[in-house]
Amino acid sequence: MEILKVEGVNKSFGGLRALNNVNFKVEEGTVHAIIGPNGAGKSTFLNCMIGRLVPDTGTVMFGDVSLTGMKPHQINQVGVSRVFQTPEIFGDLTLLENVMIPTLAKRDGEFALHAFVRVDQDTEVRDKALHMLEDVGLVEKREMVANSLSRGDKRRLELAMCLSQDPKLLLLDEPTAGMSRADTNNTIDLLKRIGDRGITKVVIEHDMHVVFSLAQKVTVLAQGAIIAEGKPEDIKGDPRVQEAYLGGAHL
Ligand SMILES: Nc1ncnc2c1ncn2[C@@H]1O[C@H](COP(=O)(O)OP(=O)(O)OP(=O)(O)O)[C@@H](O)[C@H]1O
Repeated sequence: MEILKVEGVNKSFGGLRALNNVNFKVEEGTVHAIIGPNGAGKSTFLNCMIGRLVPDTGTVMFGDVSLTGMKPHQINQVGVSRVFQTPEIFGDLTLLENVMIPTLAKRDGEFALHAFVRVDQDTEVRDKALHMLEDVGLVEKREMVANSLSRGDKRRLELAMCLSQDPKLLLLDEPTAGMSRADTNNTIDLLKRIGDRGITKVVIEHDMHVVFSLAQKVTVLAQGAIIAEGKPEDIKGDPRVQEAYLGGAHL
């Protein structure tokens, strides 16, 4: 069953057509990667799915819900979370506080956040936040201030914040960018574990090791259009993809 269905999406910036009639479907429970050369339109496409940009034409459906024209926080509330290239965390707060904020927002709605000063007493929220930190391997660091974390740990923290909202669909923009190989492999394992819980994932990724380790399906964007789509092993050998991606070099 499809969890996400994008039809006929176009997006231009002045005279530049960044997305050209994009049609895209994601099957529930799968990991679907989007790859393509620099400037292909990947971030523009992601931003159209999360409400940061509004497509000029076309529709984005999440199950029966139309995301087209919805604000980012509304999209988040219907079950779509995203992890950015630059983690969006509260740098001056502890890791535990960082995860308690979205946990509380998920349980009580955004307007409950003014009561955050009393949330320390809320064992349900605290326990869930601790559980999420444990999931991403950061529970030992729960009292540290988020700004003091390494880049890889900041991204794991953001992932814990997303997971605390029980998303059905997780959109990840280059989840391993800037990480060491060891950190990348840890992140791959972590994302596989999340997959076991049935959370569907769309991953924009440059690192082919990550794509081929995680994805069941790959969509290739070039110059704003989809030029190929299929299983990783088919995409790997597709001459159109090799030509567009890395200028003919082998994937
Ligand atoms: N806000 C904007 N205003 C004008 N042009 C933009 C804007 N955002 C993106 N573009 C242009 O749209 C095209 C697609 O950019 P986009 O960032 O979506 O590509 P990308 O595939 O994510 O690239 P990268 O892999 O380098 O991040 C590029 O030519 C880019 O310069």
